[in-house]
Amino acid sequence: MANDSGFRWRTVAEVGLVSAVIYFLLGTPGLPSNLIFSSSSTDKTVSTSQVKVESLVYPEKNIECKSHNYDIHVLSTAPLIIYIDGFLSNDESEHLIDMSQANWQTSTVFNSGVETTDSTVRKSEKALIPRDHTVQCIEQRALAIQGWPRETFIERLWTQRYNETGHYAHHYDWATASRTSRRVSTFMVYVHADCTGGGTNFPRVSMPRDARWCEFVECGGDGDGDGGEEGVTFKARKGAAVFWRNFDEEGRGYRETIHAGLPVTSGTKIGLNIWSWFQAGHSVD
Ligand SMILES: O=C(O)CCC(=O)C(=O)O
Ligand SMILES: [Fe+2]
Repeated sequence: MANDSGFRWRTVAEVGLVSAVIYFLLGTPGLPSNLIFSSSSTDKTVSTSQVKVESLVYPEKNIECKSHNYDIHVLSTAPLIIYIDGFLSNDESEHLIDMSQANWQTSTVFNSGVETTDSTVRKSEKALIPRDHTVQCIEQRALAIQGWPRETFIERLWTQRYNETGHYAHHYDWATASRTSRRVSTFMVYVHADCTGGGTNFPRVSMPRDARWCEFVECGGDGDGDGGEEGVTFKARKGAAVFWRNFDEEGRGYRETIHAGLPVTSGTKIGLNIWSWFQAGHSVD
């Protein structure tokens, strides 16, 4: 009897130990497992790998940037979603377009960790932006708006060009996330918007009630976007940005942040991605 009971207790202890190891490996409790190891997103995010860490940047210390005004409109507080009108000046937008010209390459998606092109998911070209003074001031602005969060860094900036029929199907901006590293926020900036279509759609976010929002979001007759799409569609408006947080304070991904770049029906749209990455314990200098 005593032996039987000792054996049971050992088993319980072993199960407990194994569970503790699994708990540790999986990271934050409550974080859906597909947010931890999944590669379901179509965006390039490589866990906590060295490649990722090396791609993080921080504007030069004591950088002097011209003061710049923009208008903030909060659409939602949980998740935090903000429309920032005038995030970029005209000169900054033109500069980003000039710098992109020589660098356009076909945009890729990640499928089970493999980089590939798939125009049914993402049809556009992207360009890596060199980090000159203007660009570092834009990075600085993106950090300042967020309140210079600790252990949080900007990823290298990319522009993205959509010609007619260009689009980006619904997706999240993260592929992996853990307690110690994740893509905490996104700025989707409209650098050039000489187009029809091309808004950014959030099907799980409710339309704001106030008609003044119709300057920034598509207002269809049925109150749910542009008449065809679910949820909210932000207008592509030159210089403006949509900012949102991808995770709550506990590191749980917000399901409301699923979004798409709707097809451009005429003309060209150029966007700028500014992603912020939380990397616990990391410092740039
Ligand atoms: O172009 C857009 O409106 C959205 C782009 C986007 O979601 C992305 O590049 O991750
Ligand atoms: Fe996105």
